[in-house]
Amino acid sequence: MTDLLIKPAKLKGNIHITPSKSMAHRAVIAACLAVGESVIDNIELSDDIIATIDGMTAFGAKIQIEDAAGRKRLLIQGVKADAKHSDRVIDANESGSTLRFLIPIATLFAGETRFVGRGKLGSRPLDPFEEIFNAQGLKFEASATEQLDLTVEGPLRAGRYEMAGNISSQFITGLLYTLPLLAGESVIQITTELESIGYIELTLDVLKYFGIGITFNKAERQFIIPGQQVYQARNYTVEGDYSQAAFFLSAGALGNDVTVTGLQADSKQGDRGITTILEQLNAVVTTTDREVFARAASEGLSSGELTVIDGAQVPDIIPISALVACLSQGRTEIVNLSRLRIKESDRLEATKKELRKLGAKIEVVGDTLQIEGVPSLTGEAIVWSHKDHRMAMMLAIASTVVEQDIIIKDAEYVSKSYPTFWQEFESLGGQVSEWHLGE
Ligand SMILES: O=C(O)C1=C[C@@H](OP(=O)(O)O)[C@@H](O)[C@H](O)C1
Ligand SMILES: C=C(OP(=O)(O)O)C(=O)O
Repeated sequence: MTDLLIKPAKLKGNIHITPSKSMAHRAVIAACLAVGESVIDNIELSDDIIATIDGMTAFGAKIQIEDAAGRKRLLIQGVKADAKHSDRVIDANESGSTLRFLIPIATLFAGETRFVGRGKLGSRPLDPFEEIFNAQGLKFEASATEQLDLTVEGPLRAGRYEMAGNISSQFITGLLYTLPLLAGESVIQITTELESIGYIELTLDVLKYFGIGITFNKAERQFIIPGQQVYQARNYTVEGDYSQAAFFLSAGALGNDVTVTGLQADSKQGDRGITTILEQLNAVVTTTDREVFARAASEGLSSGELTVIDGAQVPDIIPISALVACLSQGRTEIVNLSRLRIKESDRLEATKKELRKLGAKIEVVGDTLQIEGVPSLTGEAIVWSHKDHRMAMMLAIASTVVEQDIIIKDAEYVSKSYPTFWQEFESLGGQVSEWHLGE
């Protein structure tokens, strides 16, 4: 385990943001399902993306990693879903996206697929899939152990699927990748509010790029999926990650002189919503076609009498948004946060717990964070990532506004999505050194 001592220091400089994990997952999977060669350019080999690469390789895709002009790209020979019988084991590590995208895809390939994983992945929900597999009499055998150990076997049938849209959008994405390859037409009817909808739209966008057409009736919350479709091999460049940029844009709003490059101004990523959230807290966000940066308005960050922030569509940027709200004068309520409890940690409790250690006035009330802004943060020295990459990165940014040294326990968990985060943080002036808490 790696614990890091961080001395108070302001960040200054430009950061070329890491490629989008969500878009990389989608492009790699689509390319692997397309017979022929695709090139996926601008890839970050995070733990989660490696899990997806390994998973698709287990189905028979050939993936070569290349260094090209300081970036990584993948040369992919896709594979036709075939009846050639072979069992396989896929280590999803801690990646919920990998697991939930690949479970339905596994049913396209004859034989059993055993998924294993670690950390909280074994306790994150899979019920929507279990119900579908059971209803179709298909194998869906999960071990009773805490660690993920699940064996599935197809084939899924084309037809009507009903699914909740407020547990995880990833279940829907997994079906959207799989059903177009079946013989007949399918319909997915969402039976609740549809949350994390930006990720669904990302899925539809990437599928369309790779030749798969799906009709999404947003008002009816229904997807119409023609069968017998064929993925087309394509070259694709992954754009910069707004979920990761959120940490550095928020740092800018908190008084750090940081500018982010590599983001698409017209990105379809849902976490571009960080710019709206920061503006709600009285920051000024500047977006050009080359860079994005945020600064507090001259009168300082403020949520006024009360600012309400809706987290239903942007769960990943809530921990960092909560940090900014804790330093914004006035009251902030961040609502619709139930899904934060089923990520790599219970992010609702973890965010409250760690920010309160640093002197923030923050409460969890139901599925809401209630925050009273304070002028500055100071408090306990030891904070914990809860072994969650987004908590570790939020606490790193918190260190730039805390008036004392802090130690972040289990700081290495950033590798799940951003293995170069600490090098980037230091390159911007972060004062980081290893610390041994001895636990
Ligand atoms: O589809 C995706 O790429 C993701 C969907 C989101 O999950 P939920 O849909 O479960 O909110 C998000 O938390 C996750 O980091 C990535
Ligand atoms: C929850 C996340 O990813 P996943 O669901 O893919 O594990 C995340 O990146 O914050």
